[in-house]
Amino acid sequence: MSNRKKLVLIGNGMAGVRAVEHLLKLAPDAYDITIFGAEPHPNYNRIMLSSVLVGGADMKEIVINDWDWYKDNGIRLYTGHTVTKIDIEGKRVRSDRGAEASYDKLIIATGSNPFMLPLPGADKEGVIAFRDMKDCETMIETAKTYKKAAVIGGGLLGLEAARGLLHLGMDVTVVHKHPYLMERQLDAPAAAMLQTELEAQGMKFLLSKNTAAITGKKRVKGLTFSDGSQLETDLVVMAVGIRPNVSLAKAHGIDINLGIVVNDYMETNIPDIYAVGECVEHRGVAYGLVAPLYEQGDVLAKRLAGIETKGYEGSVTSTKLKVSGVNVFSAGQFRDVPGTRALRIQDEVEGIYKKIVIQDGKLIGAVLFGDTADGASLFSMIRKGENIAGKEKEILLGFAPGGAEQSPDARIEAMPDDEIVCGCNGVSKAAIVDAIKTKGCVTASAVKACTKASASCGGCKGLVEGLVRVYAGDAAGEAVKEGICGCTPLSRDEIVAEIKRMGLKSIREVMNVLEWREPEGCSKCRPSLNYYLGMLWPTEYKDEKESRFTNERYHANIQKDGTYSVVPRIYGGVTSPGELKRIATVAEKYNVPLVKITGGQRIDLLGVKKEDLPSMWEDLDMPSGHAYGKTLRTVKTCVGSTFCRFGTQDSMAMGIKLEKAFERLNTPAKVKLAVSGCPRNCAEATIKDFGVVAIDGGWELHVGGNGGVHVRATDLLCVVKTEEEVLEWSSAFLQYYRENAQWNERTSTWIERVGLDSVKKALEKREDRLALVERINTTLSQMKDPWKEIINNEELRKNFEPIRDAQPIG
Ligand SMILES: Cc1cc2nc3c(=O)[nH]c(=O)nc-3n(C[C@H](O)[C@H](O)[C@H](O)COP(=O)(O)OP(=O)(O)OC[C@H]3O[C@@H](n4cnc5c(N)ncnc54)[C@H](O)[C@@H]3O)c2cc1C
Ligand SMILES: NC(=O)c1ccc[n+]([C@@H]2O[C@H](COP(=O)([O-])OP(=O)(O)OC[C@H]3O[C@@H](n4cnc5c(N)ncnc54)[C@H](O)[C@@H]3O)[C@@H](O)[C@H]2O)c1
Ligand code: SF4
Ligand code: FES
Repeated sequence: MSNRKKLVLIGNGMAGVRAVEHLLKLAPDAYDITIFGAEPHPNYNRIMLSSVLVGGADMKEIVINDWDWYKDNGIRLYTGHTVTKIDIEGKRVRSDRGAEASYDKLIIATGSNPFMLPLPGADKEGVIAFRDMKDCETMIETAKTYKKAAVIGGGLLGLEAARGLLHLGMDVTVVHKHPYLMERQLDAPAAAMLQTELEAQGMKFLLSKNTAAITGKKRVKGLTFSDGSQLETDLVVMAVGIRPNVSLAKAHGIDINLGIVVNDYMETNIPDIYAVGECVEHRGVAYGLVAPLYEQGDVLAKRLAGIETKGYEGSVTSTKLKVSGVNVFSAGQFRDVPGTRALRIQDEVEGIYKKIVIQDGKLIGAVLFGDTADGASLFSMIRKGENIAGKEKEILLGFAPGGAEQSPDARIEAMPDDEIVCGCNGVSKAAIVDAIKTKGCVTASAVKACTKASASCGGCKGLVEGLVRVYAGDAAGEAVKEGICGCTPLSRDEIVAEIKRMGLKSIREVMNVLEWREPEGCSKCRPSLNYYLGMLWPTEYKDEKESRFTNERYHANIQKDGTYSVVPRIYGGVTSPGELKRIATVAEKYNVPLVKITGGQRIDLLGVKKEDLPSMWEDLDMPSGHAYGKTLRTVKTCVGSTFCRFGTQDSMAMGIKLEKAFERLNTPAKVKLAVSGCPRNCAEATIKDFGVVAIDGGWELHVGGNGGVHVRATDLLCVVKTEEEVLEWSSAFLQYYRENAQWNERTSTWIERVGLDSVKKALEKREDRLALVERINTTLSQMKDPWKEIINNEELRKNFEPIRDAQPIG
C-alpha cells in the first residue's frame, strides 16, 4: 500500500493548479492527488481569454496543462464536477455528480464569481459575464448574428472585453458609473488619454451612467439608465468586478469575511484545510491578479511539502491593460492623498503621461500611459521600498539605471539581478540569465518553458527577448533579432523589403503575412506600417487614420487641459492685413483664450474645444498648417533682398515656393525648413532639417539640423546656383529621407546613423535625383488639405462632436 498522503484540490483553476505544479517539483512522491474542476476543460490560462477574443490565440493554445499532464503526474481529474459537500469529520469531499474522494489535506481554490448587477431583466438571454471559455464562445457566436454590444464596467476586464467585441465587428458602448475609466488603476489625466485612444479605435463611452434595467422580451433589447435615457443593444457583458467564491466553504463552517480567511501559510480555521487564490482573504485583502495568487500558491506548496517558509506576507500589485495599441501601466498607491507628493510629465504630442507618487522619500505608486518601458523598474523600486530622495526627477524622466532613456540593451544590462521581469510568474532577471547561461535556454520560448517567464499575460515577452539578445550572445536562437517592436523580430529594412517584394497593401496583410506576434500590433508598429505603406504605394494605399496619434487624427495639437490648438498655414511666415483680420475675427468668435506667435513664425490659436475645430477651420478658410503631424511643419524665412539691405536673394519668395511645394508631405518625422537671404542667416537655417542660405550668386543647401532637445548644426550638402536647382535638390533629399529613414527618425539622427557621405552619394547623379523628384511629385499629387476634407464631409465632422450621450429608443 502506498504511504503517500492524499491531497484533494477543489478548483482546477490558475492558483490551485499552480500550487500543485510547485508541490510536484518540491515533493513529487509525497501525495496522491485528486483535482475537481467545475469547468469541462483542463487547466487553462484565464488571462488569455482576452487574446482569444481578439484572435491572438485559440482555445487550445491557452491550455496550461493538457490532459496528458494530469496522467503523467498520476493525478485523478474530475472535470465538469462541482464539489458540493465537504465531510470535515470524515475528511471526504463529494461532487454534484456523485464522485467522492477522501483527503489528508484539502485545498479550496474556487476562484471568484463575476458580480452580476441585480438589475430587472438581468436574467434575459444575451446578458453575460466575461470569466470563462463559455463566455468567450458566447461573444464570438453572438457577433456572427448581432451588431450592438454594451459592456457595463470600464475597468480592466470591461475594456478588454470591449476591445475583443470591436475586433469581432460589433458596435460597442462601454457604460461606466465613474466619471473616468479604470479609476481603480488610473488618475483622471491618464484615463482621459486612454479614452481618446480607445475612441479612436472605435469604442464609445457613456460615463457617470448608472444602469437601472435591462429591457427586451426573451432576449436583451436595451438598457435603461437612472437618468431615464436608454441604449439599444443586442448583448450585455457585465464587468463590474468579482466576488470571492466562498459558498462551499461558508456552507461547511470555514471562516469567511470578504473571502475565505487564511493565515500566512494559507491555512483556514479548520485543520488540514487550506485555501488559495481569488477565493481567499489574506490580512484583509482579496486579490484579483495572478502574481499574488502564484506567490500564495508557492508558499502553500512549500507548506505541504514540509519545507520551511516564512509565509506569505501580502503583495503590492501592478497591472497592465491588455489592449493592443494602448500601453497603460499602474502600480501601488498612485493617488494624491495627504502625506504624498507626486511628479508628473505629460507629453500631449507623443501621447505620453508618467506619474510617480512619493511618500517619506519612497516611491509608493506609479501610472504610465503611452510609454510603459519603465514599468518593471518602477515596480521593483515600489516593492523594495527603496529610498529615492533626491533622485525623483531622474527616475521620472527615465534616466535612472535601467530607465527608458537608455538604449534597450543598456537598460537590460543595468537592471539589478533581483528585479522581477515577469510579474505574473515572479521570475527575476537572475533566474532568466541563469536559464540562458547554464541551462542553454537561448530562445525566448526556451526561457518560457524553463522559467515560466512570459507564460501568463505575455506583458514581459519583449523584456525576455531582450535578455536573450543581451545574454545569449552569439548562441542566441530565434529571438535574438531586435524588431521594430515586440510584435515582430523584423527590422525596418526587412519589413520594407518584404512589403515591396510581396506587394503587401494593408497593415493587416503585413501583419498576417509577416507573422506578427500580436495580431493587432502596437502603438509603435501600427503607425510605422501606416507610414511605410503610404510611402511605398502613394497612389493605392488608403491612410489608416486609427493608426495615427491623436493629434494627427484630429488635425490639431491636443493641449494639457484637453483643448486643441489651431495653426493655419501662413506660407513662409508672410501674411496680409486681410488674413490677420480673419484670424482675429475667428479668435473672437470662438473665445480663443490665447493667440500666440510660434517659433516657426506662425499664429497659434490655443485653447479650442474639439467640437469647434471644423467650424473654425471653415471660418478661417485657410489650409492646415500641419503643426501636429509627421510632415512638413514650417518654412521660416528672413526678410531677404526685398527689404533688407544685406540681402542678396529673395528669401521670402524662395521660402514660400518651398512651402507650397512640400506642404502636406508625409515624412518619417516632422520636417522644418528655413531660408535666409544672406550668410547672416537670420532665419536660423543651419538648425533645420533642410536649410537654404543665400550667398553671392547662389544658395548653400544644408541638411540634418535640429534645434530641439538634441541640438545639431546642419551639414553642408552642396552649393547651387539657381532656384530650380534648390527645388530639385530639396525634393530629392526629402524623398531619399522618406524612403530610407525609420519611422519617427528625424533627419539629424538619420544622417548621423547613415553618414552624410552616403546621402551625398545617393544624390550626386542627376538621373538619380530626377527619379526621386518624380516619386515625391507622385506622392504630393495625392495630398489633400485635411481641414477642407473634414469641413466638406458630414460623417467626418461627426468625429468632432462631443461624446454622445445615450439616445432614447424609438
Ligand atoms: C478575461 C480575463 C482576463 C484577465 N487578465 C488578467 C491579467 O492580465 N493579469 C492578471 O494578473 N489577472 C488577470 N485576470 C485575473 C486572473 O485570471 C485571475 O486572478 C485568476 O484566474 C484567479 O485564479 P484562481 O485559481 O483563484 O481562480 P480561477 O482561475 O477562477 O479558478 C477557479 C476554478 O475553480 C472552479 N470551481 C469553483 N467552485 C468549484 C467547486 N465547488 N468545485 C469544483 N470546481 C470549482 C471554477 O470553475 C474555476 O475553474 C483576468 C481574468 C479574466 C476573466
Ligand atoms: N489586464 C489585467 O490585469 C486584467 C484584465 C481583466 C481582468 N482582470 C482582473 O479581473 C477582475 C475583474 O475585473 P473588473 O474590471 O470586472 O473589476 P474591477 O473591480 O477592477 O472593475 C470594475 C469596474 O466596474 C465599474 N462599475 C462597478 N459597478 C458599475 C455599474 N453599476 N455600472 C458601470 N460600471 C460599474 C467600477 O467603477 C470599476 O471600474 C479584477 O480582479 C481584475 O484585476 C485583470
Ligand atoms: S539673413 Fe541677411 S538678408 Fe536675411 S534678414 Fe538677415 S541680414 Fe537680412
Ligand atoms: S508579466 Fe505577465 S507573463 Fe510575464
